[in-house]
Amino acid sequence: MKFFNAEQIYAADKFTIKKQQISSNELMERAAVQIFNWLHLRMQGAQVKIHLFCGIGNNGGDGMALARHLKEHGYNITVNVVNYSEKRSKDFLINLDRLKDRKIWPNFLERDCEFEEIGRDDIIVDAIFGIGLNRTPDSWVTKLIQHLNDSGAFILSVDLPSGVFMDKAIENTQAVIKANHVLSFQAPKLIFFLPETGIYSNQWEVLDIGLDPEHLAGLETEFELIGKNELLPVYIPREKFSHKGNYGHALIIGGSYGKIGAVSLASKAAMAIGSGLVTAYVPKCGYVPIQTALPEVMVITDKDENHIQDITFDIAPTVIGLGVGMGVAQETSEAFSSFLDSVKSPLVIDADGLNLLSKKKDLLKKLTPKTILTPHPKELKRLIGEWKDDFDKLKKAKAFSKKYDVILVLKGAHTITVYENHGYVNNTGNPGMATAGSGDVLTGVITGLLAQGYEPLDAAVFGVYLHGRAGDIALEQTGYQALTASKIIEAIGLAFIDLFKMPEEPVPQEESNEAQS
Ligand SMILES: NC(=O)C1=CN([C@@H]2O[C@H](COP(=O)(O)OP(=O)(O)OC[C@H]3O[C@@H](n4cnc5c(N)ncnc54)[C@H](O)[C@@H]3O)[C@@H](O)[C@H]2O)[C@@H](O)CC1
Ligand SMILES: [K+]
Repeated sequence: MKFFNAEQIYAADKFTIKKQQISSNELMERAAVQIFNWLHLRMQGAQVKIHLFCGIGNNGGDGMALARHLKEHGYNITVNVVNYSEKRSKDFLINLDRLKDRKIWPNFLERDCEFEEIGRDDIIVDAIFGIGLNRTPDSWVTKLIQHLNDSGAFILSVDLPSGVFMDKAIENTQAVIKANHVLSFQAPKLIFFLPETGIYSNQWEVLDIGLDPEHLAGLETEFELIGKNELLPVYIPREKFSHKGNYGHALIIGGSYGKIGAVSLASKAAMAIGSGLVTAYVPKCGYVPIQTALPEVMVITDKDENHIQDITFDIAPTVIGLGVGMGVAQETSEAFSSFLDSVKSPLVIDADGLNLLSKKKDLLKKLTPKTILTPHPKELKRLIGEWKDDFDKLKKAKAFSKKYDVILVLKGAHTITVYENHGYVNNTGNPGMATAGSGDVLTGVITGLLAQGYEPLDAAVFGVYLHGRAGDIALEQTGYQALTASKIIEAIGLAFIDLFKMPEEPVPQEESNEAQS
């Protein structure tokens, strides 16, 4: 699913209006009816107090139209116009008149006015700013936003939480609505997935307002949200007459005294994801543990007992995953550097492999084209330097990817895989996966997919998805705290099976057209 920017949404809006021969106000009405249906289905006429706060643009217009439908269905509402500018939009004014026609008189809020009392059990509809926000709200609007946030009431935001920009960082965190739920028109927004802005949208949902699907499908976007629809075409099915040689040979290089488990986890994950053969390359101290723990995995040992000093082997792996538990000893660094001089196979580099690259940036030029790097935020900082905010981070990551021709997997709550100018946002996984070894499993998963012939970018994006999905499936048995890396590996098979499950039938929504009747 694509993430559109504000200009693309406005243009899609215009295109739809022309093609469907409707007025912009009819489109607004659709949006408002969708929100009304959402609320009505859940509230069933309950007399909970609903406070609507509407700006003077089209986001506010949505709120005014919603107010009319709520009133017509007997809800207990108050309507507040947040009068932050004289430039009222045409459709806002139409809906203001329609409210007045029905004898509903909004309160006009201005600088220095008193704000109404809001109870903890009330509901707030936030329609102050939408995608049109282009500067930080004035101090009195900031005060109002604080008042709403402090009320403890449930906040439903229209399109996005007021105060969040579509394409840049928040300047004053006091001037942002903390939404309990966001109803986003047509498509989710990238800001829901970035840590600094995502915290303002506790939950979000998309409402289809019927923007022209063909037009939307033809739009180029920098970022997209990854789900089954994007991945099913990428999936490589198993052929009936295939053998293990068809599914590649993954070599996992890493480990040091006390950190052999990292290689065990990555190797086991590479096996579980379907690699035909897996070999682990470890210092001698890793031989017995891996041979004992993983009968399916072959082991090659370094000349040194405790850490890697010389990465040479006489096998021809299809792909190499390097760095987990490896340490950053001087000898290891030198071995890594000479290994990179001759390596030709696709590479996945994680953990200490990344730290070694950060220490000696020249090594980046030696990487195989489209090497996959899987940094967590600290490793990323060492690689690309400090960033000002999430948007700056993505910009820097893109530039880095282009400069070195690498795929960057930016690990986090919503991992984003960046290649050149594009970002692929993951939507699987859970906080239980913030646990030792879960990154090692991801390295094994991506390496194992590459071994089977997936293109590097597909392997990274698909690997991140399956890893997260396996974590979600494992969570059902373990809960957050007891979710361990090994449990993620055990659930990889179910994550694959889940890929082919049909979506559940939607619950029939008889009310869906009621407001229009
Ligand atoms: N295609 C769509 O997605 C549709 C969008 N609609 C709604 O329209 C919204 C966008 O409406 P608008 O473009 O009118 O913008 P907004 O309603 O977000 O903002 C209103 C206007 O306020 C001004 N402004 C921006 N920042 C300000 C600040 N800090 N202080 C004072 N004034 C400021 C701007 O001129 C802006 O146009 C969407 O978020 C959505 O809610 C719906 O009506 C239906 C169709
Ligand atoms: K809003």
